[in-house]
Amino acid sequence: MTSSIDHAWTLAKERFAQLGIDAEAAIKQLDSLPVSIHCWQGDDVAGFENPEGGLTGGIQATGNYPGKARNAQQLRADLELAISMIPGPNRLNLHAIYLESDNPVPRNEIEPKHFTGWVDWAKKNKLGLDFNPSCFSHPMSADGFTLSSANPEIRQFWIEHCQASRRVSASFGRALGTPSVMNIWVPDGMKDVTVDRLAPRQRLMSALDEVIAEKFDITEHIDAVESKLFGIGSESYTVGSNEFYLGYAASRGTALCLDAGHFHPTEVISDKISAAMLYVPRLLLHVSRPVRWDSDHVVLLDDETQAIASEIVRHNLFNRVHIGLDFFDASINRIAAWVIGTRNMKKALLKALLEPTDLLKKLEVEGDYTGRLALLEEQKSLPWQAVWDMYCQRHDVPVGAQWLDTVRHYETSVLAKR
Ligand SMILES: C[C@H](O)[C@H](O)[C@@H](O)C(=O)CO
Ligand SMILES: [Mn+2]
Repeated sequence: MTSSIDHAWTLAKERFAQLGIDAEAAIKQLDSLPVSIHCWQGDDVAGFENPEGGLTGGIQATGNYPGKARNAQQLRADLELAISMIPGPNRLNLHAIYLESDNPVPRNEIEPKHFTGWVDWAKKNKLGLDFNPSCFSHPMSADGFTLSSANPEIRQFWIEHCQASRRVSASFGRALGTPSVMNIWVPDGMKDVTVDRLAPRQRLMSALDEVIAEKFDITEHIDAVESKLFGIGSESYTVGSNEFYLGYAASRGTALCLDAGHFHPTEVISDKISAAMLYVPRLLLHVSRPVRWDSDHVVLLDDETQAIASEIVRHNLFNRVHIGLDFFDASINRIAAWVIGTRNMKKALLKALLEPTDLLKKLEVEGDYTGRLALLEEQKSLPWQAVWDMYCQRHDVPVGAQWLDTVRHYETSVLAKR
């Protein structure tokens, strides 16, 4: 018997075919686009190094929803549940503070052996791993500076942490056969009017050069650098600004990380993709949702998420853009947060793949902006959701909001007992 999902899919396929769009090909392409799910939504960026220590570096996870993961086993179990409700390929993005060790490990001495639990788990769950040095929530970052610190001891400590992190990252790539994208974000900045804005940037530049000096094969490890506009406590000056890192990535050939929450409220990263791609080899995206500031709300299927996905698809940037997520909301069920945000990112990619881009470009070139606007608006109500449902069905993950029942059951049977 044909189910309503099969029936809707057949009709949707026909409808898209009338516009010259191959819905089957769109699904196939979506299957080649992994989304890197960030581990830190699961425990409010606490990590396992010093979970009771405060979150510093100008970022905040607000909310007090019960049941957060307290150790690697819990975090992995939560992630497994989330991933079972997200269709298609995924990766896991780890921060260095999620290491596993019986004894305290100084951050500048982390090694691949501290992450074998994650690598084994990633293998079992067919996930690639990405990585991040953690240059925050540590006594050596207490005065607000890390790689750009004027104190040579502090600077050296963070250089060594980032160097050690690259070795961990490359070990992930080797073990899993897919390059680990390692993103460097440092919180360095000043709360108030800053007199010497140059010297910290000079120090950051040469520290980063030391960090990336060791060569790794691109099949194992990719460096990325992430800019920011401001943080809590560094409102007036951020050493690693957009201009700083755009120049750094372009001149050193690293990837540039664009975080949707790291710009002025009226700026959007969707508009930066095509510009930055002319100068840098690769982009890493931290898809997030800033609400008035870098609040890291869960990603919605909103205009900006759609615009980001459309930029990747319209310019065929599949091999040069790495899609990662970066939100941490502690006010709602954390597993639901992963599921909602990741499914939305994938829905946006699917919608972009179902767009009659050639036709739209033709209208644009011909100056038919009326036709362009009319088609762009009409396509919003095309039956993409029937294609999404089929995609979920084929991946054996819940269609529609049924996944919420599973999350609620897990909440009462597992999370409530933590
Ligand atoms: C955990 C942080 O969100 C992350 O490392 C960084 O990407 C960031 O966006 C800081 O604002
Ligand atoms: Mn980010």
